Amino acid sequence: MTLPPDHPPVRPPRVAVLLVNLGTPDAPDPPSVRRYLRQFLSDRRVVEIPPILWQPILRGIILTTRPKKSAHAYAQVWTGDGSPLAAITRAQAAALQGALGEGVAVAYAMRYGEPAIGRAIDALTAAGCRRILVAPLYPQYCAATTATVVDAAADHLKTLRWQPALRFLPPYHDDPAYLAALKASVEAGLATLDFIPDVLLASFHGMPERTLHLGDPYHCQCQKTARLLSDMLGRPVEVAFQSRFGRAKWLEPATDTRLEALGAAGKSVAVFAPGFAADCLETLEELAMRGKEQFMAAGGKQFAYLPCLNADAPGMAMIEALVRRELAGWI
Ligand SMILES: C=CC1=C(C)c2cc3[nH]c(cc4nc(cc5[nH]c(cc1n2)c(C)c5CCC(=O)O)C(CCC(=O)O)=C4C)c(C)c3C=C
Ligand SMILES: [Fe+2]
Ligand SMILES: [Fe+2]
Repeated sequence: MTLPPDHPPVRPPRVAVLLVNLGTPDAPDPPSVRRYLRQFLSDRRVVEIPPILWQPILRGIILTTRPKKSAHAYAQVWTGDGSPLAAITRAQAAALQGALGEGVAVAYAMRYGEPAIGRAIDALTAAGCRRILVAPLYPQYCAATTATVVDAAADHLKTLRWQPALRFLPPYHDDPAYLAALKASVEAGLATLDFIPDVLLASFHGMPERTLHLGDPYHCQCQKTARLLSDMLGRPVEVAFQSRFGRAKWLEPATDTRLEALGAAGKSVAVFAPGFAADCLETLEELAMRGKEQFMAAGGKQFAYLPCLNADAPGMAMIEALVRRELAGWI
């Protein structure tokens, strides 16, 4: 049956994209950091120790000592727009909205802290969106990151009578759009330097080593990203894992250990963090500030930190391409 010529266009149910990143404190002060860490480190996918053992350690030791130290670190990278992770994620959502146009609503959420995933889903459904593509901005799949986003969205759906349809952006560690964005971004970063680094070091967030033996593909996906990127750049890319936490053995080599060794060997280095969609505490403070200090103190020649994809053109072209592909059939 065809509609009469004067019939208004029948629009498909409104479609939305929800960009999700890890989350960050509301302010660089110990109470805000404590609130954020309590939620983050209570997630059983992040710390896989039975709660009966872990919660007393978390509440009795970690949350009484770490917030002060971390708040000091956050204060060093805080911007006029708030935490860099929040400001950049907001900018990514605004840029994606501009690229996709009116037909698709774009929002962002944080897995820990605000805006929470459940609240963002509610806001989108209230605006009439019945189809939502949830896009965890983690190129490499990890149960501690990607899977917890899916958990949170699914937990929220359990509370709804009228559920929207959800899709999830798959990990994109070997996607040509991601590799092309990394190549463009690294080459642009290197072009701004007044030296050619001896070593190009890709620093990924670390994980306990046992997660690799339990079958988490994270380690392998990090290695694959670096290998494919190295082929495209035509030069070696070294891999290291940063941000060790706790006493268990974490993935190796550790970024800080490698930086010290490279410094002691008198090398020059350019460090970048391909696993982070946005610059944040772990890149700006841990790599660009502390990493540089360690490297130079050990005797290193020259150090550069190359920014993440952020809301710059190569990264936004990648996000748009990945999202458009997943929206096929919806728009
Ligand atoms: C057991 C502890 C942790 C695991 C496992 C972990 C995995 C993991 N984290 C990211 C990305 C980010 N982590 C960030 C901060 C951060 N991470 C941990 C601990 C674990 N992360 C802590 C305690 C913190 C807070 C800061 C601190 O106190 O040191 C951030 C930055 C957030 C920000 O506000 O800027 C990101 C991003 C990944 C990708 C990952 C596993 C692959
Ligand atoms: Fe982390
Ligand atoms: Fe850190």
